Amino acid sequence: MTTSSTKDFSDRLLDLRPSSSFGDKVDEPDPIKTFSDDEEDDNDDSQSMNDNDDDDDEEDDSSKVPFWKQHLVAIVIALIASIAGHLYNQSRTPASSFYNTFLPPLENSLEPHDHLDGFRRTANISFCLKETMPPMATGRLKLMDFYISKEHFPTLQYMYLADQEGTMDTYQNALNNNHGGEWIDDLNIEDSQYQCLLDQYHNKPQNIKLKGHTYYFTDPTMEDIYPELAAASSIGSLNGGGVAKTKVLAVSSRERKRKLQQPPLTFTGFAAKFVNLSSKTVLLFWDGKGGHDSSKRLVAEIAPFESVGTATTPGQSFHVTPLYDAATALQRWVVTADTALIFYEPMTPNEMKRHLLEEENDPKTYAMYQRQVLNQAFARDYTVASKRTWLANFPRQFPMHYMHPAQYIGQEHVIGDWTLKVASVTPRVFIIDNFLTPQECHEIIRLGVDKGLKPSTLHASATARETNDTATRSSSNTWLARDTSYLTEDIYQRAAKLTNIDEDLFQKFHETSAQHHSIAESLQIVRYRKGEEYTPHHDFVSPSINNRFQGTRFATLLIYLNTVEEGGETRFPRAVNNYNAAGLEISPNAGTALLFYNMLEDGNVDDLSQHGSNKILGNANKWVANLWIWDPVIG
Ligand SMILES: O=C(O)CCC(=O)C(=O)O
Ligand SMILES: [Fe+2]
Repeated sequence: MTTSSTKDFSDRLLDLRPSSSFGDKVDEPDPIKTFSDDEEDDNDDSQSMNDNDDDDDEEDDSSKVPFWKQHLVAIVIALIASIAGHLYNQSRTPASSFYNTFLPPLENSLEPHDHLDGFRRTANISFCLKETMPPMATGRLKLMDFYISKEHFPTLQYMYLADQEGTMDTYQNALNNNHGGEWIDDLNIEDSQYQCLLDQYHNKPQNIKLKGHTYYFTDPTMEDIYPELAAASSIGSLNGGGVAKTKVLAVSSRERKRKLQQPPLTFTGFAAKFVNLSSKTVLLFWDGKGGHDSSKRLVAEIAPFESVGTATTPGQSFHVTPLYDAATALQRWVVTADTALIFYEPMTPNEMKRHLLEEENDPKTYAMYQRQVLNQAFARDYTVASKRTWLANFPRQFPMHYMHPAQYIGQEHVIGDWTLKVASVTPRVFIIDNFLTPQECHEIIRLGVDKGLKPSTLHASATARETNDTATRSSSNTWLARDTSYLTEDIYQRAAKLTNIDEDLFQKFHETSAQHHSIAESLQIVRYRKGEEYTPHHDFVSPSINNRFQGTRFATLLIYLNTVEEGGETRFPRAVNNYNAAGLEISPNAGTALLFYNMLEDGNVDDLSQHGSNKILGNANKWVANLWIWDPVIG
C-alpha cells in the first residue's frame, strides 16, 4: 500500500538518527500554554541541510571497504533525488533558469485587493431597535443585548468615526485624536447605527445605559451532533411502537439517552486571558507546580492596556509584577474556567482619568484604556448570554471568510475530488483524505529538511516576546514561503479551493509590506521525534485592542506528511462526542489533512479548538505541515 511505503521511505531517509537524546526530555504536560505558539515570520535562517541536532553517527564496522563502495547506493540515490528535486522545485534564481524553460516562472504578485474595502469593526453591532437587526444566515447565531454606560459614548463614537476612514493612518488618527475622551457634537458620522446610538445618548437620562445588540454563537447540543439518535427518540415516542421498527428505533429510550451523553472529559483545560488595565508594563507569571518562588515561570510581558492569552487548567495561580521588580507580586489570581478573563486593575476609572489626562496629559493612552474598559463591559454581557468567556476584543467584526458548516458528526462536503468529513461539530473539525499524494509528502519533507529545522518556539500574543518552552512544545520546525516551489504554490491553491476562500488572498506574506493583504502564513513544517509532543494549546492569537482588523488565526490546515503508527495523534481534548472521554483523536495518515476553525461565527475565538499532539511513542518521526489562515488579514 502507498501509505506504508511512504512510512518506510521517510523512516529510512529521514528517521535514521536515534532520537534518544530527545526521548526523555519531555516533562509532564504543562498546565499553561500560550495562545499562539509559533513564530509568524518566515525568516530565512540559513541553517545547513542537516539540522545540527546531535546526530549520533553509528559505529562503522566495515571500515575496510572503500568509502565510495560503502556509499555508492546512497550517492546514486542522493544524485537522482537531487536532480528530480531540482526539476520539480523550479526556483526563480538565475542558476536554475535551465529548468524554467519547462515551466513558467512563479507568479507572486502583491497586488492590493479589495477584501478589506468597507471593513468596519463596528459592523456587527447595532444601537437601533432589535427588530431592525438583519436575520442571520445561520441558525446558530442568536440575538443578544448588551449595555454600555453613557460614559463610553465617546469611545464608541470615535470607533464609528474611525471606521469611516479609508486608510490606516486616518483610522488611527480618528481613534487617537479623541479630544480627551470628550464627546463633541459636530462629528460627521453617517452610519445609521451610530445615528441610533446618538439618539439614545440624547434621549436617555444620564444614569440609563446605552443598549446595543449583537449576535452570539449558541453551542450545538448532543441532539444536533447526533440527529439520528435524537430522531430515533422522537419517532419512537410518536409512533408508540405501532409501526414496524427500524434498527435505530430498536434502541431503547434509556439506551438513546446514554448514547446522547458526553463522557466526562479527562481534560479540564481552558483559555485564560489577562488584561493589563494599568498604565505600567507588568510581567505575568504562572506560579508553577511547586508553589514556591523558584517554581514560578514567566508567561509574558504585558504592555499598558494590552492583553495576553494562555491555556491553563483550573486552580492554577498567576501573578503580575512590575517590569523591573519581578520579586514583588502586585496581585495574584487562582483561575477557573468561570474566571478566565482577568483584569489587573489597580486604579478606579476616576483615578485613571485623573492620572492619564491631568498628570500625564496623554489622551491617546486614555482612549486606549477606555476601549479596554468598553471591552470589559461587553465581555460580561456576552458571558451572561452565551455562557462562554469573551476572549476577543469588542467590537470585532464576524469572520468575513467562508466557514464550512459542521452540523453533525459524519456530515460530508464534496469539493472537487475531496470530501470534507465532519469529525467534530464543536470545535469544528474536518478530515480530508488524499489532500497530498505520498510523493508530494516526501517532497515537502525534503524541502523542510533542506531549509533546516530548529527547535520550535512559543509566544503569547502578537505583542509578547518569544519563549522556548520544551516541556510544552518539544518539536522542531521551519517555514516554507508560498513561492518556494511549484508544489508549495500548488498547496496554497488547493488550500484556497478547500476552504472556499479567494485564492488571491493567499499570496505570499511579506513581513515588510505595510499593505496587509495576505491571509496566509508561510507553510510550517514540523518534525516530532520519539517522546516529543505539543501539549494542548490554541492556535489563535490575541491582537492588540488598538488593531483595526483584530486579525487572528481563523483556520488551521494541518497536513500529515507521514503515517504514524504509535502515538502522535492530534488530539482535541474538549471535542464534544458520545464515545471518547479523551475528546477527538486523529492518527496521522500520510497525505490526509485536517481543517479546523479557531474562531466562532460571532467573532469570538473558539476555546474548544484547543488541541495538541500526543507524544510520539515509536521510533518513527511524525512530520506535519500547517498553514494558518487569518481573518480578516494577518497582523
Ligand atoms: O502536530 C499536530 O498534530 C498538531 C500541531 C499543532 O497543533 C500546531 O503546530 O499548532
Ligand atoms: Fe496548533
